[in-house]
Amino acid sequence: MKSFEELFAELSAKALARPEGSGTVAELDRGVHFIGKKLVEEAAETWMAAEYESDDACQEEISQLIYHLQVMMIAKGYTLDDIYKYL
Ligand SMILES: N=c1c2ncn([C@@H]3O[C@H](COP(=O)(O)OP(=O)(O)OP(=O)(O)O)[C@@H](O)[C@H]3O)c2ncn1[C@@H]1O[C@H](COP(=O)(O)O)[C@@H](O)[C@H]1O
Repeated sequence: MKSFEELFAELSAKALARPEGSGTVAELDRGVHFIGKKLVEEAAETWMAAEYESDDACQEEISQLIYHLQVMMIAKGYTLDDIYKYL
């Protein structure tokens, strides 16, 4: 289990180190257009899970949405503070 901040730190480190086999590196290499489609897909899956599936399923979809959101933040070169300043 990890927090939002811990996941962001892990993904940022992977983006720099580019370890073999990292799905994050592969997704970053595919670019903002691809990541945007993953975001929309996970958002839709979250919505459907919230309406029709179990709490566990919905919680998992939300975690995947957060993951792809963070990959988009990294692809754009944003820090956590760049986002937090609007909250
Ligand atoms: N939390 C996640 C995470 N959530 C979702 N995903 C990715 O998002 C996809 C979403 O799952 P789905 O079942 O919806 O995918 P799908 O559409 O059926 O499958 P795909 O064809 O899109 O792969 C997964 O296949 C993963 O590729 C994640 N990939 C990685 N992480 C974490 O990110 C960290 C870095 O991972 P790596 O870069 O792979 O080392 C690790 O701590 C991982 O646990």
